[in-house]
Amino acid sequence: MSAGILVVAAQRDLRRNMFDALDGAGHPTVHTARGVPHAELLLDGRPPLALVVVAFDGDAVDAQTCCEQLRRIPACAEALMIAVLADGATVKPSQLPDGIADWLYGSQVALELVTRWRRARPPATPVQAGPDQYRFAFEEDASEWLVVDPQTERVLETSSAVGRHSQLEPEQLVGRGVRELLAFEGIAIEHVLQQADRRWYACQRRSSRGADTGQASARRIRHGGCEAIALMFRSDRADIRAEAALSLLSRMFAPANGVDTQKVAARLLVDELGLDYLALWSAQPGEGASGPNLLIQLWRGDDQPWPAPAQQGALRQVLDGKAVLHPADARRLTSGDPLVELLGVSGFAGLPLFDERRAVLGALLVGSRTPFGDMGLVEPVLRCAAARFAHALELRQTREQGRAEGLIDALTGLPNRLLFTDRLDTIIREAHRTRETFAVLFVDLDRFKDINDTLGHAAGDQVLKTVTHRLCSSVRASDTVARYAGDEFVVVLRHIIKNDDVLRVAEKIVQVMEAPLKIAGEEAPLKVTASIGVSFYPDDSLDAETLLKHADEAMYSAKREGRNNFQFYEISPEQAQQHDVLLKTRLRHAEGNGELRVFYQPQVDAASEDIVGMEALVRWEHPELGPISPGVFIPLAEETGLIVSLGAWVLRTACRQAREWEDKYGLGLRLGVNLSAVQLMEPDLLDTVSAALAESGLDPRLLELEVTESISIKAVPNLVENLHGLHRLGCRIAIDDFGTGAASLDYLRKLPADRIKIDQSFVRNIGIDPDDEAIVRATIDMAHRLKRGVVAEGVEIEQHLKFLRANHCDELQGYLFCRPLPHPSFDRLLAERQRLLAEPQANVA
Ligand SMILES: Nc1nc2c(ncn2[C@@H]2O[C@@H]3COP(=O)(O)O[C@H]4[C@@H](O)[C@H](n5cnc6c(=O)[nH]c(N)nc65)O[C@@H]4COP(=O)(O)O[C@H]3[C@H]2O)c(=O)[nH]1
Repeated sequence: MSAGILVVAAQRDLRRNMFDALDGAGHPTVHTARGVPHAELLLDGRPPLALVVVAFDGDAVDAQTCCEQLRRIPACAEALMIAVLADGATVKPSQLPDGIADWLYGSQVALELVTRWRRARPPATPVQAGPDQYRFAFEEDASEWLVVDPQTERVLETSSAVGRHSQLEPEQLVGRGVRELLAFEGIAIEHVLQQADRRWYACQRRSSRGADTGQASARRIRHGGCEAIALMFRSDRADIRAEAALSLLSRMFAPANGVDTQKVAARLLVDELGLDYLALWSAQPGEGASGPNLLIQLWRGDDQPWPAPAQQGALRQVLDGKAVLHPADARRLTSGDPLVELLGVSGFAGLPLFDERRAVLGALLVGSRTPFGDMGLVEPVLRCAAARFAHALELRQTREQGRAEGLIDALTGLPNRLLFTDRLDTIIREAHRTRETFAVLFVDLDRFKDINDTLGHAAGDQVLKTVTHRLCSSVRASDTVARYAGDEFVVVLRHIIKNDDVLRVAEKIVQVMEAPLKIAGEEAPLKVTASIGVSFYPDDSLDAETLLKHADEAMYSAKREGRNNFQFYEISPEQAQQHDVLLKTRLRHAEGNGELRVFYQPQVDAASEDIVGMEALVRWEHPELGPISPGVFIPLAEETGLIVSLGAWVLRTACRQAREWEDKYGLGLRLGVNLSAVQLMEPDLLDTVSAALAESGLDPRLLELEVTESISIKAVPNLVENLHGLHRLGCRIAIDDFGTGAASLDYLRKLPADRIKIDQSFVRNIGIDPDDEAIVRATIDMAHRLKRGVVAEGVEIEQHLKFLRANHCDELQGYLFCRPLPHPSFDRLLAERQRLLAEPQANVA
């Protein structure tokens, strides 16, 4: 039986991360709430929770108030509480309210939350278990636990980690006074034991090896049927190392940014692990030499006449592929290796650097005058570091080879045109297989020739190097940057979900380029700008050559637009016509070939965020062209009249699936289906809709037909009659894309609509354009006056949500909640909701 967990965070992304971390750890019952009132609703009548993870994004007073309010919810009263400091939080860790068992930063959630929870939760077994089982539970944990009798202050039990650190057997620790082992700072030990409030207090752990500073916290437990106190000690050393290890690894693995990253990584390793010696060897001889090549050597000590590599036994062993690990006493264990002798180190390790095929590329040797601390931590860090050095070494060797073969640009170190074209072909093959969308950016420096002519080639080279650095730091590690020619660069942005993603990167590149650039020997800084052209795979072309050609054309149109900007490729009217003719022919067969699908996007109640409906959105997956956007093929279907049969197919499919969900979940979800103007002109529209309803058995009141606002009453003569007819069938009507057409209040009055959907172009500008905000506000207000419901489309970020909620919008739809999903995924979403609702029973069971 497991008690539930509550996650509270106002920021959706953070809430999602917290949920994913705990859910991923296999906990079946994780509730998520935006704030205390939401938590109250969720937890009403639920049994006590095991854990509350609460994110703070304000000051100390906010945190205190939030904690107090949470504790007033019966299910949270006794729960273990962990704080997450969100971006923007001004509360400091030391100001956190009482009763917080542990805390971490928002950025640590994915990696650390579950570990912290496991570490902070009281050991479950000891409550009723006998001492032996108690010890067993402790054996599994690397943390240092002491169970103490609060009356005598004597140790009853310890975890094996305490024994390891104090170099005493756990049996030898039992019966000792706790003051012999722990010395608190600034608080009397009797207070700590009395309060047992799970707070962390500064403390020293004493052992025969001296004192180790850290923190300890106390909590009440039962031991052998009696009340006892469990004290947990966290060594600063271990703690700093754990924290440092994480940040160290993330910094070591950060993308290259022009500096000698190997050296930086090596120094980080030395500093953060407290090492005295580090050497990085390449197995390949250096120029004109034989034997391994020393790439980096760091030593905290006087310069030495270093022994030759051939004499270093440990190095030879590592280059033969064998790891050497001596946490302590290395001089004895390496049987007189001259290097270890010379260094006089106690902890020593050597790790081979392997390539993907397990061939040895080099060696990493490290040493420390004191024994290595917690090997459970040091060893994985060293192994990760070795993997990182191996990767860099492999890259370096490939580059050297590439340079020798003329594939790498010597000035910038980027792939040159030849290598890039080869890579682009590989990317296209992969994208075809995985149906990925990617973008090609052609980046051309504006007036670079002037710089070369006036300031000379050395200045020009410096500009190109800086531009390389700026480009590389504007994209992700998985993207590709190459030097195409002189002042032309190409960038491939992988895994694009929407064009906006590319837009942001292109904007960023334009901006970073503008930053003033200092040239050695020149007084005034230079301003270098770039013009960028963008083409997309597969929309603009399926082959590398054409994609580059289109990006290049778009780059020229950016130059024409006055430089220092970017343009997306747009096909010419003639090409567009040819393209459309081809697509129209293919579209004719799409339905028959089973290439159409219906996706569903949830619509949620703005207050509760619970699902209230879904919009059916058609998708066309062409076997060769890949996914084609409805924005492209719906207009073609309308032009050709194919929309009539396509629309009827969507209607039938969606009604059938909605009915299935209704039977399975009984949620009364509304189904929105788009009707195009062409369908509205069809004399037998009502028959088509009635047939879809009759065939599926869907309650007509659950079907809402979405009619775009841009349809004019004049252009669709029987529009109003048709809509009335649909109403008579029992269906509802929504006006889609509201605000984009020429609708007037009068128009709206004439249409028998039940709901208005605010177009996403307005929603997107919330927080950006006050005029659009005013339109959104007025639309909601007007709709409510006319007694119509309002749905906002394209809700993407928390700010949109806040604004729409504050302005009383009824329902919301957008990526913030969910992208359109295929039938099986939507089904899983509903099943998950069902499971969460059924939880009270599960908790009680
Ligand atoms: N940027 C952004 N976009 C969001 C967000 N949330 C939803 N969307 C997208 O916005 C569109 C909403 O549908 P629509 O306005 O009816 O606009 C639809 C609709 O006019 C038309 N369409 C789609 N399916 C059908 C259909 O079965 N019949 C007809 N006649 N038209 C359809 O194609 C249009 C485009 O459809 P989709 O590409 O599926 O695009 C969908 C949806 O994927 C968000 O947070 N951010």
